[in-house]
Amino acid sequence: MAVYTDVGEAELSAFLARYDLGALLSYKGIAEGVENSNFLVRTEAGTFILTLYEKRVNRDDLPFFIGLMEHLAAEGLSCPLPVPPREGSVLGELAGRPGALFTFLEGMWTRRPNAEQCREVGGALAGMHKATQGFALRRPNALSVESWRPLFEGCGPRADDVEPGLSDEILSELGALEAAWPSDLPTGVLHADLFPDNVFFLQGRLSGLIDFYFACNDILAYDLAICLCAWCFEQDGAFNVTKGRAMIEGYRAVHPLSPAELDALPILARGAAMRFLLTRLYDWIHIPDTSFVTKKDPREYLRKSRFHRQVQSVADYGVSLESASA
Ligand SMILES: Nc1ncnc2c1ncn2[C@@H]1O[C@H](COP(=O)(O)OP(=O)(O)OP(=O)(O)O)[C@@H](O)[C@H]1O
Ligand SMILES: N[C@@H](CCO)C(=O)O
Repeated sequence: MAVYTDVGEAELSAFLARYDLGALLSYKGIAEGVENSNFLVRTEAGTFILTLYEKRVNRDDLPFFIGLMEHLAAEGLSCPLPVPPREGSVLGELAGRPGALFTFLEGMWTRRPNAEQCREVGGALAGMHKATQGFALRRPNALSVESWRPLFEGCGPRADDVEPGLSDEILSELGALEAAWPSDLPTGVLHADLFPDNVFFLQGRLSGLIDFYFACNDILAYDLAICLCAWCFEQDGAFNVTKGRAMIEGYRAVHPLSPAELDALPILARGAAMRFLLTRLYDWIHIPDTSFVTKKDPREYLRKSRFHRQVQSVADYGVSLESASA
């Protein structure tokens, strides 16, 4: 569960006194999530989410994340909106942590997405890419290609405990990715972690996106590659081409993908698989088994990395290059 910081009723009431939201009625910690502490807070004015930023989030990045959510909401995208206090910054301090209050988003995430949901996610991702074209703040991707080797080195010698031969396999793939990583594709603001647990659906339709705390500037099509990894594989590890096609078509219905971007999807997907393999491996090795955080299995992303390595072209994801130039 992710409630790292305890919050007492008196200090929460004092925090809420900065807002025009009436009295505190109830609050409880939210078990889901890994990075930050989240609380469901009910006041006389309604239901809100209180997020306290834990140590893996850099305080200097908070204006980017909060500004991004404000920008997206102003552009009509459904995402949590920071609630402004009567005066001062939306960023406050509670229990020794920076924190902010957000509007509550109705909906639930889906554990077994279908092709139609993949299409909607593709469209929502493209909508975010379009909506952020006028967003002025910048945050370089701290988890892009040049960071993967140091991240792997930070895992130390224990990768082979996860799977024999894993170190050599990662080193070989890192070399290939560093040599082939594209440098001339369109860039913009990425969500960079648009997994199923960060997308809400209500009555079968996508109702909003949450968790913008990996958002950054990078190659736009890399964000789509992350989503292909996170949404289009079945429980048995097989890639579902119908879901891949739906997601890419959903994206292209809202925002164009050039032939060069489509052509690069296989290498970008290999990079996406490597990024999540490495962050999961790092946590697998460094977070003690006694911690209450549920560690995610790095081998899931090793299997996805192997799949993307044997992909011949974007046609293996369900779309053709010809359709891009048509
Ligand atoms: N604005 C919101 N409206 C409704 N529920 C929310 C909202 N923000 C967060 N939640 C709930 O809190 C949970 C954790 O939020 P979030 O994914 O942002 O946390 P995190 O610790 O940053 O997670 P992660 O490990 O995915 O990075 C979500 O799964 C959701 O149930
Ligand atoms: N989505 C990430 C967790 C961090 O948000 C993963 O599944 O590894």
